[in-house]
Amino acid sequence: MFKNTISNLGRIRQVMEVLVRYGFEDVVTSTALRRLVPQGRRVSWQHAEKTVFDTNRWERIRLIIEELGPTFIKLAQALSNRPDLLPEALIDEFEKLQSDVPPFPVVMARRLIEEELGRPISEVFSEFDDVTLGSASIGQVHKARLLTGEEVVVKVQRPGVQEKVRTDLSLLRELVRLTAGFLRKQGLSNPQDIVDAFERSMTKELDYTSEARSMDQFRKLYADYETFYVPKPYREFSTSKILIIEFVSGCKISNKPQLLEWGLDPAKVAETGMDIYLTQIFEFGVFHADPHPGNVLVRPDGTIVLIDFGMVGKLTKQQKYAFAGVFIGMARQDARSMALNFRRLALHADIPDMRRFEADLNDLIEDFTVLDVKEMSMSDLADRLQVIIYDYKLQVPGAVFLILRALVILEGIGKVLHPSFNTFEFVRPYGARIIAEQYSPENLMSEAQYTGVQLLSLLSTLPTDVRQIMRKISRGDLRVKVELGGYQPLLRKADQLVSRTIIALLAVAFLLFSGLSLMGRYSSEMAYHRGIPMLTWFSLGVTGFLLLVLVIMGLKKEQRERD
Ligand SMILES: Nc1ncnc2c1ncn2[C@@H]1O[C@H](COP(=O)(O)OP(=O)(O)OP(=O)(O)O)[C@@H](O)[C@H]1O
Repeated sequence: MFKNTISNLGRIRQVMEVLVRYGFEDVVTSTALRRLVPQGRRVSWQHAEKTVFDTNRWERIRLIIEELGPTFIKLAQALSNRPDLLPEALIDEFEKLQSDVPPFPVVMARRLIEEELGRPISEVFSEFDDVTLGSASIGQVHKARLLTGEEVVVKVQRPGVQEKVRTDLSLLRELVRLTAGFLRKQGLSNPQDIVDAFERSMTKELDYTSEARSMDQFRKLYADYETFYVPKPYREFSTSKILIIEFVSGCKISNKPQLLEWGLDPAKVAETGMDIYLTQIFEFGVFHADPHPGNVLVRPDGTIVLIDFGMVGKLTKQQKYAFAGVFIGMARQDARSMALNFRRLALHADIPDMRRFEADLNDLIEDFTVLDVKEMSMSDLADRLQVIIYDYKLQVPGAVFLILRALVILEGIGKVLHPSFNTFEFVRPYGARIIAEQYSPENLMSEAQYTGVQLLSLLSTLPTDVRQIMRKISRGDLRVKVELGGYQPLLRKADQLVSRTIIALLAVAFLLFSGLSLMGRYSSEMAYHRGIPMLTWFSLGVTGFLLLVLVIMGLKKEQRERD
């Protein structure tokens, strides 16, 4: 750790100077950073140069980030999707951060491509356009043609960007370590986790082979869709630093005059775009996380094309159901269902006052139900939901914010194409379909299988655990820690839990017995015609009864929790 501080010392001091210059000397004086102030110099060494800003605290934080460069800008942009961590005013500032960066010289791009391909450009491309199609903090894009004739784009990383980001990430870790106490006071209890998550997403973005894999995944998922296309990545020519992709010609989805010129109905294009997005979220649970108009193209035949798969979000099946449940709860004006689904969605849901939580959700529902569908706006709803998530410190998966942001961007595009475009009209049927899917026989069956496997593993470890506890008791080694205060409800809960576990174990045992007896029966050809034996019927009946008891106990528990 200390070694890291020394190796980053120059840059850390640079950061400290920037902090002081923008009026944040308290971050230096009240943290371990003060130990790094050069001997004989007071922390306010920059006061003479300190620019007096008329700007507020949040704006000055943005200016600091801009001055610190690309890694910090990327971090701030990623955090601008996390209203559960940062106040709204700071997020508004972070959204202003520009990612437009001038291109780097084409000779460097050519050199890197040749190094990565291991051969001259002319051995792979018949044409290579030196003018870039676009450039950002990580890389830039050139148009080219393969020797085989296909038109392609070549994404090339900025030379040294991987090393630069790695150094900045280590610096960031150091800064977070040195200012941990200060950050905690600002309400950020887990800054290292944030850096970890950021590092994971940056590592993916910096590896173009991961982007190529995402493109192939989407190409497979949408192979049968005629209205949606994902360009093909040429993986044989791609590495972590260069990515060759099929060139697609089309216009930005927001270019209404061009769509009209091609004879396309803009409202229909908006509808198709939204449908494609909602299938990603609610059907496949994997979605393109950055649908700004530059990344959504339309071909003259109306096909929607997505480019730039550097950031892809994912929801597990359970998260998908819970997310849909929040929307459906709202549509049905059922605050309780909304609250329960929020709790399912949160990673560490510790909502001390469920009644107040429900009341807040109810306020939101009431505010929205007085509106006509046409007046409802996704961005208003996203704002309200984000405030609730922030207030209750619900740690919902990052993908949820990416979805809300994507829906807001898509709504913006939809309104450009068709003024009365309404996101809710599209979301509702998807939500309803997902709820139906959740309770489909196949899903219930797979849930039951999952529970069965868990119970079996519990059964397999239980005897060992019990034996260990018994051994400890006989040796007089068993220590029980009891904390006084409010233990009665806990004991009651534990008692109920033990009863439910025993019933579940019995149900599994009877079910296994039924299965085994049937297997034995059907393995003999002669016995096949004798039908199902009485004993199997009996054990199936007992299993059914035990399951019924479990369901009733579960319902009662839910009822108790609601009350
Ligand atoms: N397959 C493609 N066909 C045609 N043009 C493309 C293709 N891929 C990229 N482009 C062009 O290159 C530009 C930059 O591409 P891309 O968005 O993938 O790069 P990026 O470095 O991730 O940029 P940003 O982060 O700004 O979105 C696009 O806006 C588009 O104009």
